[in-house]
Amino acid sequence: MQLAEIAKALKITIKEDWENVTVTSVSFDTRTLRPGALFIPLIGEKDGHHFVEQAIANGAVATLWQADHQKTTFSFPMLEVNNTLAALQKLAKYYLNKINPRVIAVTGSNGKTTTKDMIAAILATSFNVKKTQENFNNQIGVPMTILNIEPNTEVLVVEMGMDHFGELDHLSRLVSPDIAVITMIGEAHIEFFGTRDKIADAKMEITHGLKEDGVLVYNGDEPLLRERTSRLLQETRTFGGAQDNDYRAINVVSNEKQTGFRVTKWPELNFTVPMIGSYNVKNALAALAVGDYFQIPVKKMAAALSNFSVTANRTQWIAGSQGEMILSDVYNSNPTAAKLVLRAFSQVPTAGKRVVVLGDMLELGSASPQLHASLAQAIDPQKIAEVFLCGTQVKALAAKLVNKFSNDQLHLYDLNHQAQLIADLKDSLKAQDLVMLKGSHGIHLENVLAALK
Ligand SMILES: CC(=O)N[C@H]1[C@@H](OP(=O)(O)OP(=O)(O)OC[C@H]2O[C@@H](n3ccc(=O)[nH]c3=O)[C@H](O)[C@@H]2O)O[C@H](CO)[C@@H](O)[C@@H]1O[C@H](C)C(=O)N[C@@H](C)C(=O)N[C@H](CCC(=O)N[C@@H](CCC[C@@H](N)C(=O)O)C(=O)O)C(=O)O
Ligand SMILES: Nc1ncnc2c1ncn2[C@@H]1O[C@H](COP(=O)(O)OP(=O)(O)OP(=O)(O)O)[C@@H](O)[C@H]1O
Ligand SMILES: C[C@@H](N)C(=O)N[C@H](C)C(=O)O
Repeated sequence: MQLAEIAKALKITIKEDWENVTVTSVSFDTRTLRPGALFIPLIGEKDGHHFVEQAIANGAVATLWQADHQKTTFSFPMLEVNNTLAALQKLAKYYLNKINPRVIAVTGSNGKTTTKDMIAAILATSFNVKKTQENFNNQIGVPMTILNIEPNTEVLVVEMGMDHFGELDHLSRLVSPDIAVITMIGEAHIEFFGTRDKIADAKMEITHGLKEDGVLVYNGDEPLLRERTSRLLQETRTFGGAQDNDYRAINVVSNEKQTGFRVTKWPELNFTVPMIGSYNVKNALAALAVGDYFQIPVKKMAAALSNFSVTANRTQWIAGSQGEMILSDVYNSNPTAAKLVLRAFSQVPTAGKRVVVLGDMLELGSASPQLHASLAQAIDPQKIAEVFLCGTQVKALAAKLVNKFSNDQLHLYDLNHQAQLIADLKDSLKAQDLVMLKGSHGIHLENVLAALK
């Protein structure tokens, strides 16, 4: 795209001799910037404006500049805007309207990334599909996802995260989805909401930009969603285990490698997903509902689900260096997700022992001690041989486990003793053992995973 077009999109004027400068990508970070980029200095803990010269040195051909920052005389194109983040989002909106793909927006307390990957796998059987990469799901990540799609993209599957009211409203109006998906309502980020009711209110914001002829696909087993969708103007389709769902799973069977199920809409067909956990069946049902809306043949959908690959560190089996198998679920954590994956992990057959490593679950507010303690109900000493806890909030869980596990089975480490946790964990693990890792992003259990691989 040329700067003349970018200026038009941003409704600003630029010098005539900049107009034909061609931009081949957009970047907010000099550490990942590619030559030919438009640099967008964002303001976080540091101010991105301090990195403009570095951006140009790394090959950027132009930069935005926020008007409230002191002017600097640079000899390269600088496009002045009122707010660089707002400009990033405005540019993304312009580009999305220009490419004009069908848009599926996915949110929910848990399952966003997995469901996004499943939907993309199903739709890729028939369309040129682009999807959110990694976890780029917020006010910065969504516009960056949009600006990275190719001109021939037919369908965009975009993940939307939030932890405050108003964020999904903004993102939904930015992308104007054809289909909105709400996977479930848990307790993620409840610190900023207080109740699951309010989390459900915030999640429903994803319908604020939904096209009039659009569809909301949601978890019909969640009463908080059912009661909020009755007033929706758009069509709805439900998925879940209860009988009144449009897409209902039955005969769910999970083993250590995959989960099988049937769907009442297609009783003759067996479906599988290459992941453990009954919750992934619900993610698959949401994806099937979207594929069915696009009239993808059901056998094509089943094949796509059976060998799709999920973004790393979501219920992912990885071989350990001592012959153990690691179930990595380290990207993030919250109570509903942690209990579900603990229960799934406890059912996985093994000739060795099962070990769990649990990090703090952050952003749970005043309910944090009770929510951490509640994980004890999913940790059965008959199934789990050893427990390693990392953080401060997990102390409430440790207090519940002390009368179920002996001192050499239950270990507690604070955040700056992860090295000791790794050493003790390595001492304990033997070939054929299974070890599960789960904790909030901020606990960085990926460091433990890296040490075990
Ligand atoms: C603000 C920012 O861009 N931060 C990114 C930056 O982190 P860093 O700590 O370096 O930023 P600073 O604020 O210190 O620097 C300011 C800017 O200067 C740039 N810069 C800095 C140093 C340098 O050498 N060169 C530079 O150009 C810098 O890039 C800043 O722009 O860099 C990190 C590494 O690249 C980025 O990870 C960081 O990006 C932030 C975290 C971000 O939001 N990135 C999005 C693309 C994104 O989607 N990240 C997701 C995580 C999203 C998330 O947390 N989702 C939540 C739900 C949504 C919450 C909602 N409240 C919201 O955040 O909107 C979830 O629960 O899933 C990801 O990568 O996982
Ligand atoms: N439908 C679901 N219900 C409950 N828990 C789920 C569900 N799907 C996934 N999980 C759990 O949540 C973890 C994260 O899955 P995923 O990354 O798909 O969710 P997410 O919503 O993108 O998470 P985050 O917001 O933390 O990025 C999984 O590894 C699993 O433990
Ligand atoms: C970034 C924020 N929304 C988030 O995901 N926080 C989790 C709990 C974390 O960073 O650990």
